[in-house]
Amino acid sequence: KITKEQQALMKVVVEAYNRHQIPQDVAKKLLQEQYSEEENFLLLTEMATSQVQVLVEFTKNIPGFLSLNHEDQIALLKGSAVEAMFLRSAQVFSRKMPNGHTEVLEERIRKSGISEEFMTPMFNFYKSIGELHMMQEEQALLTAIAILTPDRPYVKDQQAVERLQEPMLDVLRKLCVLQHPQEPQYFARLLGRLTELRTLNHYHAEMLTSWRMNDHKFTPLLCEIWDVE
Ligand SMILES: CC(C)c1onc(-c2c(Cl)cccc2Cl)c1COc1ccc(-c2ccc3c(C(=O)O)c[nH]c3c2)cc1
Repeated sequence: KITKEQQALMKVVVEAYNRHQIPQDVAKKLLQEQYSEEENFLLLTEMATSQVQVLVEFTKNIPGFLSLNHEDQIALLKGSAVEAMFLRSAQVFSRKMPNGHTEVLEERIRKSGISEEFMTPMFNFYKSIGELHMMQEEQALLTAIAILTPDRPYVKDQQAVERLQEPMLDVLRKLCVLQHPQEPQYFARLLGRLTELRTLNHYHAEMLTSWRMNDHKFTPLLCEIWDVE
C-alpha cells in the first residue's frame, strides 16, 4: 500500500531524524552538574540551544523545505521550534532512558523556575506521548508534519507548505494502519497530539515571560528563534 516514492520520502525523513540528535556529551551534562534552580535553568538552556541547532539541520533535510521562500523557511522554524522540542524531549521520557536521563530531566524541568500551572499540561503531554509507544518512523514524520504547518504566523505561501505537508500526512496515515492494525484510531490520536502541542505553545510563551521577569538570560540563538530581548 505504501508506494515506492512514499518509502523513499519516509527513509529520508527518518534518517535525518536519527542522524541529527543532541551530542551525547551535551545530553550527559544533565546527569552531572548540581541541582540549584540556576544550574537547572542553565542546563536546560544549553539543551534547548543544542536542540534548536539539531532541529535546523533536520528541517533542512525535509524534502522540498529548502525550495520554499526563505522568509517562510524562517517563519516555519520559529513557529514550530517549541513544538518540535516538546516532541523530542517527550521521546526522552517515553524512551525511559537507561542511565536515568528521564528522572533527571523531569527533576530539572520541575526545578527551573517554571510555575506550577505549566507543569500539569506539560507532563500530561509527556505522559500522553509515552502512552502512544510511537515508533521512530512515526516520531520523525510527526515532527516533520509539525514543522510543515502551513498556518504559522507570517507564512506567505501557505499552499507551498501544504504541498509538502500533505505527502507526509499520507505516509503517516498508511504507516499507522500498517503498524497498528488493531487500533484504527491511532493516526487520529497522533494528530490529536499536534493539537495538544499548539496549546503548549501558549503556555511556553508565558514561561518565557516569567523567566525573563526573573532576569533569566537565554542564548543568542534562542533569543532569535523566540523573539526575546
Ligand atoms: C531555554 C530552556 C530553559 C527551555 O525553555 N523551554 C524549554 C522547553 C521545555 Cl522546559 C520543555 C519542552 C520544550 C521546551 Cl522548548 C527549555 C528546555 O528545552 C529542552 C529542549 C530539549 C531537551 C532535550 C532533548 C533531547 C534530549 C536527549 C536525547 O535526545 O538523547 C537527552 N536529553 C535531552 C534533552 C531538554 C530541554
